[in-house]
Amino acid sequence: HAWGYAANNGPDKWCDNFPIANGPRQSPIDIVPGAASFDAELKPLNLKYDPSTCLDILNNGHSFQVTFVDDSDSSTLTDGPITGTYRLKQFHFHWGASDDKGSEHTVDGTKYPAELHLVHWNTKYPSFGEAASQPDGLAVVGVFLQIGAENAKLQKLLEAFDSIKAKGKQTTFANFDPATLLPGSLDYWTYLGSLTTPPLLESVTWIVCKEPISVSSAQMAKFRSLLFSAEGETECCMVDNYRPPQPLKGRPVRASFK
Ligand SMILES: C[C@@H](NC(=O)c1ccc(Cl)c(S(N)(=O)=O)c1)c1ccccc1O
Ligand SMILES: [Zn+2]
Repeated sequence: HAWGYAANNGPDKWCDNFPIANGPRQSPIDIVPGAASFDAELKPLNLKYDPSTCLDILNNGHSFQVTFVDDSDSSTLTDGPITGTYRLKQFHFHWGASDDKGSEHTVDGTKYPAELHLVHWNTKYPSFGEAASQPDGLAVVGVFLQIGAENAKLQKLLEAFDSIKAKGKQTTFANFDPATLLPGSLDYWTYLGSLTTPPLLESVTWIVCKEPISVSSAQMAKFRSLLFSAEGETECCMVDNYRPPQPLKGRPVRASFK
């Protein structure tokens, strides 16, 4: 049976089919701000997104994902901790069954109700797939969501959920600017890690923003109305689609801020 987040196929079982699950640079991690070292050489993030490259929104059975046209340098990440140009491929979220859990990274052990991942790939490689197998192939910007005021920028996403409720459903999704989901401050922590989902490839430079964005409890309930299951299958709510923190194994975590 395929991997998932249930007791029989969840994170504790992934090592059966993906032995790298116990590798030296796995993600997510618990970020300990007191142990992070400020690095004055880290540059500010340079995110340039073109809403016209937004393609569609889909339920992939693990999360929902907004995919972008990545055949040109229209939507890119440069600077920050990386060298070169990384293209935006997709963004997706991880969330919990209740507001007290859901993020993948934690901060001093604190879980947030959800976490946004903006996935970019290094244009020194010919494609996302190629890049995903290289140690410097991917760069993911992570943003925590915390319960507070309703976030109007999420509404357009939530309105599409009725069309992608079940696994495999996809619908067109145009002119969405992912920059509207970024927090006011782009202060970040950065470390070398992996995909947090199978195949768990150790190819990700993680860039986790210190400042969360807001989401209301009602909006979180809407996330939880999506299904892991396909049409015609027993309905299974899409919740708790997060991997817990993994061993740091001596990796340095740097901060772009004091
Ligand atoms: C669930 C989904 N995973 C990704 O697409 C994914 C890709 C790259 C990254 Cl870097 C991440 S992450 N979470 O580390 O940011 C997640 C997935 C995986 C395998 C097969 C189908 C499928 O839909
Ligand atoms: Zn993710």
